Amino acid sequence: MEAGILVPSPTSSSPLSTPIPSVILTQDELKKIAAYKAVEYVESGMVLGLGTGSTAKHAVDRIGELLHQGKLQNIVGIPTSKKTHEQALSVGIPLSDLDSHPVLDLAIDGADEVDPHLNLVKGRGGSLLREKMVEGACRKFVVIVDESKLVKHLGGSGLAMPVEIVPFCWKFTAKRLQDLFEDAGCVGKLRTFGENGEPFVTDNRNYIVDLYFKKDIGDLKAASDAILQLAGVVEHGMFLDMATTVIVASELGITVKNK
Ligand SMILES: O=C(CO)[C@H](O)[C@H](O)COP(=O)(O)O
Repeated sequence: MEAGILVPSPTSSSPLSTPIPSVILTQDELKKIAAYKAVEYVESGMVLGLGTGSTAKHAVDRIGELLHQGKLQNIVGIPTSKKTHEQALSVGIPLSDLDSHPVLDLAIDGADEVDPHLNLVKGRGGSLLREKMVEGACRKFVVIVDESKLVKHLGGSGLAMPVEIVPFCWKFTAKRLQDLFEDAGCVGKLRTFGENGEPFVTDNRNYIVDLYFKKDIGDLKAASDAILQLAGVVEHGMFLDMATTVIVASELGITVKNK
């Protein structure tokens, strides 16, 4: 992996070009800075994977803006969720799907965790399956994060590692997932929403079990394989060896990490 490159803030009028300010930037402003930087990788004629979440939303808005201004042309977007589908249509991005475009030029998406090898945790927004399908079909996958997403080890932040499972006997599958990582003190919780604790249902009509670890889960590839071997599991949120570039926005500027 190449060492990170610190890109000083330029001086024109885009959000990227705002000189390092003396005020503290909000997390959302940092997300926007990373997103705008990623959109610089977009060229006319590209087939683009459009990510999901509050960071990716800025990229989708920016692509729509550039299309509207005529600075980008002939873009085809492949959304990674129903939500992004709606947003992309609302900003005028022509859309298609993986059946029609099985190879994409570039995808831009956020992440929940990024480790030093550019492995990711994704899916706290619930779109991990479509994200993994679309981003796995891209020649280049640019991940956009604010610095709070950087971790030493995936699953070590104390936050959720999402696993999408079929609803059928979900407690059984959740227990088997938890047992798989007993040594790491794993607790699996069904993702719910609302006051009544209704199960969160993904775009693919599945459930999500969020795994929480007390200890390091060790070898990530082994963990991935073990999860995927369980009947009832559809996909997990570890994106191993998929990102080609990670753009990190911090108070100091933008760091671009390349595989
Ligand atoms: O994986 C995702 C959705 O499934 C998101 O990319 C991830 O949760 C990051 O979200 P945000 O940009 O809102 O912090």
